[in-house]
Amino acid sequence: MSKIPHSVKVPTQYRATAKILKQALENQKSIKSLIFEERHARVRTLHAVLRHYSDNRAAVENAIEETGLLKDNPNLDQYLAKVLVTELIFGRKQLNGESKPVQKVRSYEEKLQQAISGGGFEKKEPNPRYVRINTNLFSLSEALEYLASEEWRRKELPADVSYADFLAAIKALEEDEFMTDLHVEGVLIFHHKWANYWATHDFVKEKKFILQNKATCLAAELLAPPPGSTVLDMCAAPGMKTLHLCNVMKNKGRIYAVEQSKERYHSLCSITNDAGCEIVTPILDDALRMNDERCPEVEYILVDPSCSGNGMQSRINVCDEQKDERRLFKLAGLQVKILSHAMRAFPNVKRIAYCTCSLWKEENEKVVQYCLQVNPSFKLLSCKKALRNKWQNVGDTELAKIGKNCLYCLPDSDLTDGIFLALFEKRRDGDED
Ligand SMILES: C[S@@+](CC[C@H](N)C(=O)[O-])C[C@H]1O[C@@H](n2cnc3c(N)ncnc32)[C@H](O)[C@@H]1O
Repeated sequence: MSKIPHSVKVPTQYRATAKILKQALENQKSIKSLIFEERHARVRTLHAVLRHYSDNRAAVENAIEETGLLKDNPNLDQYLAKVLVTELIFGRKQLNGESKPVQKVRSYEEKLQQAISGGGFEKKEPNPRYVRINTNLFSLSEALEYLASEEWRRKELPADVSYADFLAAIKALEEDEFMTDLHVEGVLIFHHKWANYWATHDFVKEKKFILQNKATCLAAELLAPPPGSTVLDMCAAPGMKTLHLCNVMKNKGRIYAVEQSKERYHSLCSITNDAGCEIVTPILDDALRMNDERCPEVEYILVDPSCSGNGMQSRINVCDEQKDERRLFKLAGLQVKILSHAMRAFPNVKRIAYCTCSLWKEENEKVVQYCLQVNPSFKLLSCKKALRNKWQNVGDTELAKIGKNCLYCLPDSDLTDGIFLALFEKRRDGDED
């Protein structure tokens, strides 16, 4: 009896990725939880393809449409096609195996490339890898010495470099080079190719180096509590900014770090402990229950509340994010409560930094505007001035006196995560704006 050859199967990796994409698009499920639930495929490669798709979605969709790949091949599953085109053009630039869908997409490679360059699409390069030195355990000079011994080349810029030239230098970083940041001491900048290298580096495991996006470091940088001062971090877990505050204060003074979620409180305790913080008092409670009795003599406050988080670059978006007005309204209500509480409950407070990883005005400028209206004893300081004017993106300037003083970090222009920041100062008697 002659055997009928079985058709060659599509590799599990591609099938699993296409399944996740389908579920995310059709059922509006989160990519993060779908990846977490995946049992059969290698998560890292699956994640990489979905990230490439998220970064280059318009180009992939356009190329599939322009070349007629799906129209001419009605049996080709549309989600598998998206995955294969992404991998072939923006990912590893090759496809595994000889299954029919793989062969088909391969045969369109030239047309797909033409459609992408003809449409003016360019591959979106990921933002650089930021690595912060934890000065509790490792000094800047020790870190620079270590990098030199590993043959990393330091790219140095003139002291008076403009912000535009600084960003251009980051974009032009060679793979064996690194730079130090223009705004935040102890932040090192590497080519994005090294993201995984640093994620698994021993010094990161030992907490000498902290993987922290530069944007999130601006909160402690702008609040700038001096060594020896007393600080309240109202929404502290997992503790990245608590640790940075501790570094800014040279591990001298006191930081009350409050977190209401039990699970996240444990992460806060272990991160600050492993990272050598000697001045942090973690508190498991609601920040709204803190006052001058529980946290005496507080002078500086960081308010980094829960938010929609749409500025985070680690998020993979496979469709346009819909604005969820009800959720934003709820979040803004909680943000106003916490920020207003910070302004009212601590008689010795001098400065407050407010930040979110949201790019929605409702959680940002609007919260700031409302809190200033009901707490007139505070005024805004200009974040841009605090960064020696070496910054570009501010808030909505239509909100007079508010927008221009707030600061945005935007992924495409600042090469960081998307973050909003505002800095308040308690007025002294007779203080004008
Ligand atoms: C954006 S995260 C903070 C990130 C943190 N600052 C860091 O840099 O690692 C917000 C945190 O605030 C906590 N949180 C929200 N509302 C709170 C409240 N009323 N009291 C205490 N913690 C709160 C959340 O559980 C969450 O862990």
